[in-house]
Amino acid sequence: MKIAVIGTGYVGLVTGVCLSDIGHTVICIDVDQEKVKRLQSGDPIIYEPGLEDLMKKNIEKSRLSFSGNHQTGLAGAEVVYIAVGTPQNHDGSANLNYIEAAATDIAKNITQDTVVVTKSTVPVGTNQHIKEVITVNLVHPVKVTVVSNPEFLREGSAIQDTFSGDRIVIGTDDEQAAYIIEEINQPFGIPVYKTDIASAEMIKYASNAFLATKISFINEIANICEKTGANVDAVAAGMGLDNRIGPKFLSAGLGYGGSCFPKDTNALVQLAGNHEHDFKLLKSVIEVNNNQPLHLFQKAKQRLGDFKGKKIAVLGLAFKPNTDDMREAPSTLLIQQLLEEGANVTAFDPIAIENARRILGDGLTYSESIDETLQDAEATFIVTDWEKVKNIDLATLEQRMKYPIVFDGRNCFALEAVKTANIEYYSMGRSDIANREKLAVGGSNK
Ligand SMILES: NC(=O)C1=CN([C@@H]2O[C@H](COP(=O)(O)OP(=O)(O)OC[C@H]3O[C@@H](n4cnc5c(N)ncnc54)[C@H](O)[C@@H]3O)[C@@H](O)[C@H]2O)C=CC1
Ligand SMILES: O=C(O)[C@H]1O[C@H](OP(=O)(O)OP(=O)(O)OC[C@H]2O[C@@H](n3ccc(=O)[nH]c3=O)[C@H](O)[C@@H]2O)[C@H](O)[C@@H](O)[C@@H]1O
Repeated sequence: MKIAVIGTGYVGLVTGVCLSDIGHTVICIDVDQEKVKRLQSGDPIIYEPGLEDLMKKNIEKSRLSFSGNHQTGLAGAEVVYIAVGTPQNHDGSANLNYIEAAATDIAKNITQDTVVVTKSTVPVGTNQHIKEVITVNLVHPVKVTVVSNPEFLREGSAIQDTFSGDRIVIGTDDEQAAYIIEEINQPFGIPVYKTDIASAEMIKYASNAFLATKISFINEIANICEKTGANVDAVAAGMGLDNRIGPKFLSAGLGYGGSCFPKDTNALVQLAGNHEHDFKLLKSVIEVNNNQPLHLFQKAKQRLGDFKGKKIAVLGLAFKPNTDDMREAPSTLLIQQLLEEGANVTAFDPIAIENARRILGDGLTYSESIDETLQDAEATFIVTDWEKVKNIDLATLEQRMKYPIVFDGRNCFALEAVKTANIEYYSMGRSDIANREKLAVGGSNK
């Protein structure tokens, strides 16, 4: 099948690469000409495990190409995927400007009957709107069918998720179009769920909102555990044994970040509001999430008194491990707060520094070395649970830091291990481990 993909971000690029790998001829189009040049040279730009090799393999086999021109890119395409961004407007609603532009680009350049597949996350009703925009702007008298095919991949495991996802949702009112999209995806061997367009659009938002709810729920339980002496990790493990609940998405921590949960939860609240429904539950989920990084910050402030002039180490910048994506990363809020209170921040991340610098600027020191970051620090915040961070030898914290106080926002270490180490340790939803009898109380700390 000859396929064009509009937008080469995380979703468009991964979709294009994987569809080419299962044998389709794919051309990925982007308006960013610089990006297109780099993609043509085999540089995936984003960090995603396995992506670069798969991309190069399919470019070499002439199944995958890139274009900065819609006319060239859309010529002869039987199926066109839309994978452009749907960022957040000021009021929280989804910004559909890129979607409308892509729809117009399609209308002006297709010369044969086309199935248009929306991968981007869009509010209910958008596919209908896409169809209208295309119909109004069509240059050639061809038939266009729209299909909602929401994407469920996660950053950091996008390739794996595409090849072995739980389901492929196909929303359309056209049986033939549904059949074409099912056939395209057939080599993945993933169960297909067919439904109407509006329900497919809602499945995406409802899924992200539900996962976000699980995270905020366990974070609230963690906050109560801290007050009552229970251990949230034990609580989550015990809850997860119930098949109806399941063990996933019950890791307490600094809350969810990333390019999707924050914007999609806000968009769903807005969508509900547009239909006179006050989505109180989801509003609370968002509120709990916004407070979570500050909860750890307050704990640290209470312990240290103030941050003025203190070297504070931050381990992890990306919103989660295995990605360089800094969008809505909890590290941002925490670091901004630390800087505001006069801390000298040094932050470690193995791959997100370039993106972090664009958001956080040069008011802090960036490092790709954990040892360097910890050196002489008066407190350490663990923000992203990179394997490298989880594998830190606890003795290093004592050896490198001026005074080894750790505020672990991702519960990276077992309390039993911490008890045997000479560190003072505060985590999420678990008992504090002061170990002070083992430690000489540090000069600048209370
Ligand atoms: N990032 C993720 O993990 C996931 C994202 N999604 C959804 O997929 C959509 C895309 O997300 P990302 O890939 O993260 O976006 P992104 O922002 O990384 O990439 C979008 C790309 O589209 C290009 N673009 C914009 N307008 C264009 C046009 N008219 N023609 C050609 N190219 C155009 C931009 O230059 C950019 O390269 C969003 O709706 C998002 O909510 C869904 C599941 C996972
Ligand atoms: O729509 C999207 O963009 C995607 O959003 C999420 O994927 P992603 O944001 O890449 O990452 P997740 O692994 O879901 O993690 C999101 C955030 O939640 C946090 N999280 C996750 C799980 C958990 O138990 N606790 C927790 O705090 C992570 O640290 C991270 O900040 C969904 O998992 C994907 O299915 C969806 O396609």
